[in-house]
Parts: sequence; structure tokens; C-alpha cells
Amino acid sequence: MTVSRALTIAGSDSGGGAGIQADLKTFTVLGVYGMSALTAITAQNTLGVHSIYNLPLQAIEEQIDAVASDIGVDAVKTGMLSQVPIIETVARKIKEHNIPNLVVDPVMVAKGGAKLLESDSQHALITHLLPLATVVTPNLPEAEVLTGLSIRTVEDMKEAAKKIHAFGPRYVVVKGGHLEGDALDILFDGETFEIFVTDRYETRHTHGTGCTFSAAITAELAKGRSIHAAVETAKDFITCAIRDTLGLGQGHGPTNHWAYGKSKQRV
Ligand SMILES: Nc1ncnc2c1ncn2[C@@H]1O[C@H](COP(=O)(O)OP(=O)(O)OP(=O)(O)O)[C@@H](O)[C@H]1O
Ligand SMILES: Cc1ncc(CO)c(N)n1
Repeated sequence: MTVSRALTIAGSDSGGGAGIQADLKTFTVLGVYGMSALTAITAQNTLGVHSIYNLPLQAIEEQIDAVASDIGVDAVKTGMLSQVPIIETVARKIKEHNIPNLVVDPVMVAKGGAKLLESDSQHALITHLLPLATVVTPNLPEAEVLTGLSIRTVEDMKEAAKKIHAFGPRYVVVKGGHLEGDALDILFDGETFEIFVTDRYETRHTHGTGCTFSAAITAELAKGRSIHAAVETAKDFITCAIRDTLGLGQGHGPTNHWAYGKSKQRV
């Protein structure tokens, strides 16, 4: 049996709903072997981020070296990379190990408003990481920061996708979770736009939706699926995870990472 292998390079969310915990749960449910390189430890729950401890660069490098040199990586995603030297180190290591299928989730702010990317790091993300990316998955506030545009409509989302594509990623997915109305995301390949849309579920339990969505794309790319198929599965996965809420915590609770697997078993 050969199993596909995915690596997440991201921060730890002690609450288990976002960060590497969300990524590893998603990889597992999608049948992919998950590995992690931690960039930071956060003390966090559904109410907010209490503290952030960035890890030493050497610790980040050595984790990536350890898994890439032995187990191998079919796809990698990046999440919380809060400082310029961390971004530079991660980009260098991804190049050095020739890791294919890079999904960049340009994590900037947690649901409760805590800053997970320091302001001077935005430029580093654009110059070092986006040119290596197979796909980058900004939400609307992140797309606004990356482009300087104000995004209020689907047409604005398309404009932002074009500007972000010019930074060098092969594909861009602009997520419309923060827009009103249906939950609508746009995939842009540099020429054409594809729209993925579902009903919006009224719930406050949306902690880690972005992490989970990009982890699902990573898992599917690790299996060798096309970007279209990967985004389609990721949309399905996150929709099930938001719809079948677990109701945990007093704030923005986690999504239900089991839901997609259970719905497939029922079919
Ligand atoms: N209430 C909702 N109902 C259905 N789908 C949603 C809802 N909110 C977000 N989504 C979908 O979830 C995915 C993630 O989008 P979103 O914009 O919420 O990510 P995010 O802001 O990066 O999340 P986070 O910062 O919590 O990790 C997208 O596919 C989006 O369309
Ligand atoms: C560690 C971590 N990464 C990403 C996010 C964004 O949801 C978060 N809240 N925490």
C-alpha cells in the first residue's frame, strides 16, 4: 500500500480547531498521512488567542529537514508564519527539499482579532513564498492586505485574484466566507475564473475554517488530484464541517472535522 504524505508548516492551536491540529485532523479524514513542522505555539481557545510563542528558526528548519529527508512529502501547506525570518527559512527549506504542491494559507488574523502575522511580514510573504506556491488561499481581509483593494463584491474578488496571481502563484483561491449571502469562493488560474458556491450556514462555530479548507486542498493535491478536484473536495469538506457543528466552547467554536467522512459513509 502506498499512502500519500502531507506536511503542515504552521502554528499550534491549543484549542484544536485551527492551526496544525485542524490540518492533521483534515489530512487523516481524507486518508493522507499527516506530518507537522511547528512554527509557533499559541495558547488559544474559542474565545481568543492568549499568547504566542514563536519557535527558534533552528527548530523549524530541523523539523522540515527531519521529515523531508526520511519520510518524504507529496504536498505541503503553510499556515501561521508570523515573522520575516520564519517566512524566509520556510521558503528556503521548501526550495532546498524540492517539495512539490505548496499551498499557502496567508494567515494574518485569528477569528477573535488577534494578529498572527506581524505587519512587516506581509511583504516577505509576497516576495518569498507566493512565487513558490501552487495555490494561495486568502480570505477577504487577507486579499485586501495583499492587494490594497477594498473587496465588497464578486467582481472585486476577481480583481483581487488577478493582482495576487501576478505575485507568482500558479492558482489563487479567494474565499468569500466574510462576504454576505452564499458562501462563494473563486479559483483563478491566470486566465479563467471558476466559482464554488454553497449555502451559508448561520453559526458562530467557524474557528479554523480557513486552515481546514487549505489543508483539504493540500491532502487532495498530495493524492495527485487536479486543482479543480482538490478545491471541489475542500469546499465539500468545509461545508460539512461547518454545517454539522460540534457546539464546543463559549466563543467561535471549532468545525466538525469528522462530518465529511461520516457523510461519505452514509452515501
Ligand atoms: N457560514 C458559512 N457557511 C458556509 N460556508 C462558509 C461559512 N463561512 C465560511 N465558509 C466557507 O469556509 C471556507 C473558509 O472561508 P473563510 O473565509 O471563513 O476562511 P478564513 O477567514 O480564512 O477562516 P479562519 O481565519 O477562521 O481560519 C470557504 O470555503 C468559505 O466559503
Ligand atoms: C495557530 C493558528 N493558526 C491559524 C489560525 C487562523 O484561524 C489560528 N487561529 N491559529
